Amino acid sequence: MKSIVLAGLRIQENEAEWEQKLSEAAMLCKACGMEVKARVSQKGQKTHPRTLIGSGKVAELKQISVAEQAEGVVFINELSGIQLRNLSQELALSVIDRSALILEIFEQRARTRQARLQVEAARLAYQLPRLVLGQIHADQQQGGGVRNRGAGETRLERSRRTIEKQIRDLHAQLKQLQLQQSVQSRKRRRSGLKQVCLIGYSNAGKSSLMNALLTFRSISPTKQVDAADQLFATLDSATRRIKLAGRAEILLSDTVGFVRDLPDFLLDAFESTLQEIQEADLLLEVIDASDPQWEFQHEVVMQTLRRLQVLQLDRLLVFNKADRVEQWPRKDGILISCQTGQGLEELIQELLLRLDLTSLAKPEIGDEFLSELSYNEDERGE
Ligand SMILES: Nc1nc2c(ncn2[C@@H]2O[C@H](COP(=O)(O)OP(=O)(O)OP(=O)(O)O)[C@@H](O)[C@H]2O)c(=O)[nH]1
Ligand SMILES: [Mg+2]
Repeated sequence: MKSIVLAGLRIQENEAEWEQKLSEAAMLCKACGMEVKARVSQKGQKTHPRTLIGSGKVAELKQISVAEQAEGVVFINELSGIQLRNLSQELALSVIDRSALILEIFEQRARTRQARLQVEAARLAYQLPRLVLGQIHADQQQGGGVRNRGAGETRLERSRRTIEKQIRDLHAQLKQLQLQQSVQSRKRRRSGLKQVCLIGYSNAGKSSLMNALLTFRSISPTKQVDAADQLFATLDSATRRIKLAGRAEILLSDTVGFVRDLPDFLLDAFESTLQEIQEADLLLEVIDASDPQWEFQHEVVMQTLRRLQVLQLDRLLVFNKADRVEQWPRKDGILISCQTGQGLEELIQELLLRLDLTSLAKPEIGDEFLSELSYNEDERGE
C-alpha cells in the first residue's frame, strides 16, 4: 500500500459535508491501493491560482508529509495544470487530484478492450487542458525570452493536436465496438426479453443483487459477477439472463456505479458502457439503506441520470442491506437484503408486474413435474 496524505481546500461545505467528502475520498484512495496517513484541510474564501491552498498551508502539508513518510499527496479538489506542477515541485512528491485518483482506479480495473479504450480516452481528455498550462509555465522558466516561449507554444500546440488526434482515434474505435454491440443488442431485442439495468451509487450492492437473482431460482449458481466492499468494484458491464418465475425471463445488466462529482470526461468516455442504461426497459436503482448518506447518494444518482438524459425511463427503487437497518423510512420502493434473501420474492413479483410478464410467470401444466424430474435426475447422477 502506498502511503499518502489527503489534502483539500474547503470553501462552501459545512463541517459535516466536508467530513463526508474526506471519508469518501479516503475510500477512493483505498480502492486505489493507497493508505491515508493524514488529512490536511484549509478553510478559505478563495482558491490560490498557483497552489490552490496558501503558501503557509503548503509548508505545513510538506512537514506532515515528511513526518508521515508519505509517498504522495491526493487533493480532493480539482487542480489545474499549473497547480499540479507547482505543488509537486514544492512538496517534492507526486501530487494528484480527485479526477486523477478516479482515473487511476478505473485504469487498474479496466479488463475488457472497451473499458481500456474508454479509460485511455478519459486519461487523454484529462491531460489535455492541464498539459497546456503546465508546459507553458515550464517553458517560461527555462528560456525566459519571448522567442523561446513562442517555440515552446508551437511545441505545445503540436502535442495538443497529437493528443486530440489520439482521442479522436480512440473514439472511432469505440464507435466501432458500439456498432458491434448494437448488433448484439438487436439480437437480444429479437429474443423478446425485457432488459433491466442495475444502477446506483458505488458499493450499494448492484453486483450482489445480480448474484442473488442469478441464484434465487436456479439450483446451481452460475455466471456470478464480482462483488466487493470497495468503490468502483465493477467497471465492465455484464449482462445475464435471469429466470424470474415460470417462463418469465429477463436480461439483467450490471453497470459501473456512480459517485458524487463524477468528472464529465469520465462520463463521456464511458458513454458506450452506459448505452446499456439508455436501452433498458426498466432501471433498477439499488440504494444502500444502511448508509446514513443514502438520500444524498440517491440525489447523485438522479443528477447522473439527468446528465445521461434517461430520466424518462421507468425506474424501480430497491433499498438494500435490510439486514443492517432498524427503521425503514420509505414506502415507494422495496426493501431487500442480498445477504439474507429478504424481499427478493417481493422484488420479483414487482418486476413481473412492471414488465408485464405475469402471464408467463405461471407454471405451465407439467412444469413443476418436469423440474422435479430433472432435480431427481440430478440427484441420481451424484
Ligand atoms: N450487510 C449487507 N451487505 C451487503 C448486502 N448486499 C451487498 N452487500 C455488501 O456491500 C458491498 C458492495 O457490494 P457490491 O455488490 O460489490 O456493490 P456494487 O453496487 O456492485 O458496487 P460497485 O461495483 O463498486 O459500484 C459488498 O461488500 C457486499 O458484500 C446486504 O444485503 N447486506
Ligand atoms: Mg458492482
